[in-house]
Amino acid sequence: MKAELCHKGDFLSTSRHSPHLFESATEFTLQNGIRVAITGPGIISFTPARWEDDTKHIVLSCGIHGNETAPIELCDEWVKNILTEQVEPVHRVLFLFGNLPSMDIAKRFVEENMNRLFCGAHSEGPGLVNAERRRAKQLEEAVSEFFKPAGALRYHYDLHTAIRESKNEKFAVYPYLHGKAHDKEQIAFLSACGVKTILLSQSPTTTFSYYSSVTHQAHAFTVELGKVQPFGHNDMSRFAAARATISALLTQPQLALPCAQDAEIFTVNQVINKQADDFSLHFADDTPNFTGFTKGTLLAEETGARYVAEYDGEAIVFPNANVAVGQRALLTVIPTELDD
Ligand SMILES: O=C(O)CCC(=O)N[C@@H](CCC(=O)O)C(=O)O
Ligand SMILES: [Zn+2]
Repeated sequence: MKAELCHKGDFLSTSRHSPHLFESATEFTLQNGIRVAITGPGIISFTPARWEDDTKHIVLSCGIHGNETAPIELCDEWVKNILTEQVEPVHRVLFLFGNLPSMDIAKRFVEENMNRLFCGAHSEGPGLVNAERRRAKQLEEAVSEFFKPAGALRYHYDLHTAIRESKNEKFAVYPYLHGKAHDKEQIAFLSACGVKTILLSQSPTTTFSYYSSVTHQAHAFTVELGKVQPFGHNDMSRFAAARATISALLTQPQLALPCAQDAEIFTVNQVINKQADDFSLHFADDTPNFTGFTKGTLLAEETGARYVAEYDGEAIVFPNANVAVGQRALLTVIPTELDD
């Protein structure tokens, strides 16, 4: 298995098609001294031979939604290049390919949206009743294990693509920090990745990035790199900046980044959760993310509630009337500035 993996680097493909091969943990060392640990299908970490206090501990997750293929293709390429020793990370890095069964059916999820199942939500209510709940728990444990020996330099970029077009094609959700200051270096890093729009979340959630942020004090983000496309249909030139900057993050001891003067910052104004089956959106299905509305415009309604724009220019993000009752159906955002 080791020889085959190091020859072709087919970790993702093996995880998807022969997951049983990775059911028990495997560790081995590459010829360049990098230690490889596989603790389950789609869960692989790389540790340089020697690491110091200034070594970064980086989690790159993708495919938490199985049809968001561009980040999966990017991570597949990094893992292949590291296994075949074409790329040598100088920091510790954990790659997580989240929802392997939903990749096979080209759907966001099989039974339940995995990105609402973190922070222990997987075990609440009915408990660990489906594969997505069990996987969310396994991914949390993988992150906890990975960050255990880590110093302060913890990072988690949870890579996604959005369902619809977006006026601001690439953007990141900065999880709620409970009063801690937002990190300008991280904004600069994201900007260098081509992600120049940042949404500051104002409340706890049960997303993967919030989990790493609140539980492990990691610099953590949900990063939206573009629009959902089937495997093989992504225009990879649109990801060139993200690919180059994340590659540099993995392989350079320190990144020299210009201050992000060009980042556009929004704060979340409304988190609208669907409460009734008749929840409906009051704008066209093809309305792009970040479309703004004038104050007073009816954005959505359902039995017992009407949701209107509270500010001129209040913009919609992630509208989705087809979510389960109780889940987020719409975010609205308004421009803001970063705290000093
Ligand atoms: O385009 C959409 O509607 C969803 C894209 C997506 O999966 N976004 C993440 C955002 C998570 C966060 O708020 O941090 C999600 O909905 O899980
Ligand atoms: Zn997603």
